[in-house]
Amino acid sequence: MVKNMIVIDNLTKDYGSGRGVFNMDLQIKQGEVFGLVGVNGAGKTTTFRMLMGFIKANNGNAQIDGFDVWKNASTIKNYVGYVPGEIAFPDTRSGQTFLKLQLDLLHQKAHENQKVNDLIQKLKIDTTADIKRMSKGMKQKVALVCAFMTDAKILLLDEPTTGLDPVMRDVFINLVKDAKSQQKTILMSSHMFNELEPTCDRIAFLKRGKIFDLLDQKKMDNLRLHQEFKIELEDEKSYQRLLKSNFKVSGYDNNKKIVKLTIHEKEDRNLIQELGMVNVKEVSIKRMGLDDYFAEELVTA
Ligand SMILES: Nc1ncnc2c1ncn2[C@@H]1O[C@H](COP(=O)(O)OP(=O)(O)OP(=O)(O)O)[C@@H](O)[C@H]1O
Repeated sequence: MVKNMIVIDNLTKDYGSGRGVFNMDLQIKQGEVFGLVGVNGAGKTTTFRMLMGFIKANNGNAQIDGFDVWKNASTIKNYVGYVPGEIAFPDTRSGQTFLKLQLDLLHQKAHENQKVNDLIQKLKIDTTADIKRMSKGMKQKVALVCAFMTDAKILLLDEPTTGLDPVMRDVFINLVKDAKSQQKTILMSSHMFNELEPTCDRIAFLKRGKIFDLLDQKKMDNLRLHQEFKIELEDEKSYQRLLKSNFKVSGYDNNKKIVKLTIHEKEDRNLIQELGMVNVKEVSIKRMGLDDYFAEELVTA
């Protein structure tokens, strides 16, 4: 049986006025990539900070690979790769010096240097630059190297792609996939659905400090099998017929005679048949994604 690497049990940090994290329960298995989403202030960073042992929970507890995150905080830090939500580097001269310092601190073996160099190349970092003067994206890249360069079994990544350009986001996605193939366990938060979708096995939606919705593998697969058809009809009769059909109507526009239908792959044939019975002006098709799934929750959060 695959073991749980991260176990969160009734974890609570109450900052008052409904702010913080409340009664969080979660188990993340070895080799799993787990995503945390939520609007600003939902409690993502607070969760990471408790898991890193930076802040003490008011209630409940959490274990990483069997170690209590508060009582064994120093042990955990040695083998968890962590990217903080807000990066503040110490005043070292260059990125290179900083990364070397990190390697020394972690007592990493010589071969790890090769890994660091690979990461530096992949992420296109100029390590000679003064770390304090690096752009936001560059600092983020250095933080990613720190998290991914070690043999850490667990990666805690709090908004890891903040400030990265789209090309670098793709590089990041590949780093996560590589880490997963090495059986690393990853918990990451993000506002970017396009990086969660290809990487995460499960995703939790955090709302006012509570897990409001959990998208498991089955739901994720099901979502991927759905498409939204936006169909513009020629006449009122066709419009009314489609609107009253048995397909799931996800939107409509009376004036423009547009009907949006969310269709499972296996309904495609039936829809094509139905479209043969009405006068269609234009059809566009969009694959359903996490942004569609969470759209309503994001608006009402
Ligand atoms: N030290 C603190 N003292 C008081 N309130 C705090 C403290 N830290 C966080 N909070 C509050 O707790 C809530 C959760 O904050 P948190 O930083 O965890 O949110 P987040 O989901 O990471 O948000 P973002 O997406 O903006 O990074 C917010 O309302 C925040 O203002």
